[in-house]
Amino acid sequence: MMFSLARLISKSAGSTVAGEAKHVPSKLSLMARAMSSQVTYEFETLNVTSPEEYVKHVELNRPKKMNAMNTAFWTEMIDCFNKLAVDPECRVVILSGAGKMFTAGLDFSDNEFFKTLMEGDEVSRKAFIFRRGIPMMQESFSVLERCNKPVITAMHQGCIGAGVDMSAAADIRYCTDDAWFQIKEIELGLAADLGTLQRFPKIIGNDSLCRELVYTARKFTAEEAKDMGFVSRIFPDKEAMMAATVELAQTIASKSPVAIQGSKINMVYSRDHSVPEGLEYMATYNSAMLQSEDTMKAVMGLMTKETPVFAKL
Ligand SMILES: CCC/C=C/C=C/C(=O)SCCNC(=O)CCNC(=O)[C@H](O)C(C)(C)COP(=O)(O)OP(=O)(O)OC[C@H]1O[C@@H](n2cnc3c(N)ncnc32)[C@H](O)[C@@H]1OP(=O)(O)O
Repeated sequence: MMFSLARLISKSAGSTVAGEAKHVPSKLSLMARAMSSQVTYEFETLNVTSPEEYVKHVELNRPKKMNAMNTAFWTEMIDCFNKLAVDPECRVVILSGAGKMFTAGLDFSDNEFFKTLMEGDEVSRKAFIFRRGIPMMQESFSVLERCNKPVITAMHQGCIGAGVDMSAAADIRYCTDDAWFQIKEIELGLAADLGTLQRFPKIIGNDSLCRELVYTARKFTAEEAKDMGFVSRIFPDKEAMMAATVELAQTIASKSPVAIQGSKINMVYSRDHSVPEGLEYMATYNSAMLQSEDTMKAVMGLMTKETPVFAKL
């Protein structure tokens, strides 16, 4: 078993280098192709398209409800990002919202959701229900982080409550000039529990400001979001933002997927570990990945000034 697996992997090593005339697809790439043709993205609350090669666009798709997050949404996010994570046709993901705004956060009108949360009348039994339900909802955003492909959120107008939790789990955040953000959970009488309190302070690197925004639930503007480092670019309107986001995604998709995914894996790991632990993890990781055919192709590309073509991953 070990032997045949090793053979399969070693056979997969021979593929295209820039300018190479012939490319014999390996068993592994044929398997990947077969897998990708099976990936379908059909959801009630999400619309998934491919604006460019290797770029997937996930659009929150409940515009009439301001993309509020209902029961279907929580499970579809997990399903969608778990598929994107292994889809060889996907190297980078754009996440945006259809209609008037990015998202109004938790769906207040989702009776199914609230009924599930309120089931039972005995406190410890109810607590067990919450204890199972909250990690599931957290997972709906943690999948953005666990999906090794970079996720770029492109936000316009309101990004409220769970919208901040969600975008904080992404790699890169862009927004429009009219965007506004609100860590609103305090106003609902609860502590934000889907990642904002864990990820947001590390992103903005300003503990005092973070606590101010959490404790007051005051709205903050696009400009403030950029000043604090929550978003990296602001655009005059959604059209300009989406054009720039697709361009950024294309640039990322043109790079070695081994290098891009390896960088994300190691940045996520290092955020949650000490520098020596991060370096240790990196050394182990690259002891395998430095042997990637992508490294050779990338270096050859630099030397020959030809654009390298990387195999699917
Ligand atoms: C264990 C739980 C963990 C999860 C915690 C999550 C917490 C959070 O997400 S806190 C944030 C919750 N969200 C809100 O407080 C936003 C509430 N909505 C608004 O403030 C306004 O609607 C908004 C500013 C988003 C838009 O205002 P606008 O005047 O432009 O439009 P509206 O007429 O108010 O809304 C249009 C339709 O959208 C529906 N809608 C808006 N937000 C929600 C929502 N959160 N849930 C469900 N539906 C929402 C609104 O009802 C209108 O629908 P319709 O009446 O059918 O036209």
